[in-house]
Amino acid sequence: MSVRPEEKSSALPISRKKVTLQRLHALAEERIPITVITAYDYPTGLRSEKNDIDICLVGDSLAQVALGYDSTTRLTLDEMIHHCKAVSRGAKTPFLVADMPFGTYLGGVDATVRNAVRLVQEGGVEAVKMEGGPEIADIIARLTSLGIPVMSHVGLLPQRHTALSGYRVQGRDALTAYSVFKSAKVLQDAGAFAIVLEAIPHQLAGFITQALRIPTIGIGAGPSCSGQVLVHDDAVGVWSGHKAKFVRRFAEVGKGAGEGVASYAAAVRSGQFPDVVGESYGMDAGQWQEFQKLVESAGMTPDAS
Ligand SMILES: Nc1nc(=O)c2c([nH]1)NC[C@@H]1CN(c3ccc(C(=O)N[C@@H](CCC(=O)O)C(=O)O)cc3)CN21
Ligand SMILES: CC(C)C(=O)C(=O)O
Repeated sequence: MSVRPEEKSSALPISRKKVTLQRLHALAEERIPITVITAYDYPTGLRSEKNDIDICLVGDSLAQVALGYDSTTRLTLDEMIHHCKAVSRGAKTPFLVADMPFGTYLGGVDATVRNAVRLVQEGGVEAVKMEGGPEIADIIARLTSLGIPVMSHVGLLPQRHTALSGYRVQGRDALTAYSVFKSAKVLQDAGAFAIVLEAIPHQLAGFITQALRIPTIGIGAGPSCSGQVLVHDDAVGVWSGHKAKFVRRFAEVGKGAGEGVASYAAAVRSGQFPDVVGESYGMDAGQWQEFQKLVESAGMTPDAS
């Protein structure tokens, strides 16, 4: 008889396997939707770790959602790295991707490589994401060849909201639809490991998904993509700014959190918090007497005035 203790594997939580590029491609192949959510801090990274997220994205939406800027174009590389560090301490199993902030991949191939290396080396991310089409294909090819995987992003490009006159659905007519499709092809051929399709007609997203070998990750691109991404604060109902059509709130955390803060303030103001028994620390009666004697003998009794 074996003297080894019986394995109690069923009693242990099933630890998820590290999500790799190979795993992502296998999911797409098997038509198992890839789950992607953004994270800007440690608790959110941990939440994606614990709740079955395949890809955790430190999106530059953090500019608006976590830092209060009016546009993602305000975010600097140093700020992005600071947040990547926090997320990477929590999200170990999901594949970790960071947006390259506006301007950090526009200064030529060498400067882009240096910036991407900082995100990997200092930020602790595994891959980078970049908004744009054929005009950045050479940069994607270079990073990919150097071992930094790139996720591309076409359709609505928030970093170009000024040039595009706002946040608008893209590819709604035949010609622009064709141009989005062509971009996606070129980016795949440049070596992108996946592609975000943002705010394009669902028919076009389905067509692109069928036509490509790499997974498509949709946001406002319908159900036919290989996966879906949402901004974390949109998904859990924290973001109180504009709600795009593609956002579904899967929780109302912001409402609950607001009510909590209001109740706390009211309880402090009314003297109802904290409770002396359950929420304060006591002192042995003898020690308290000793303390009072010490104060008296030192002549340090409180002013009566
Ligand atoms: N909270 C949040 N969620 C996001 O998805 C997000 C950000 N912030 N910040 C960065 C970008 C900006 N994004 C946006 C912002 C606005 C729309 C928007 O208003 N879309 C219109 C489309 C109107 C049309 O063309 O017909 C909409 O009503 O959905 C879409 C994406 C996506 N990203
Ligand atoms: C919503 C995703 C795709 C994004 O780019 C971001 O969070 O910035």
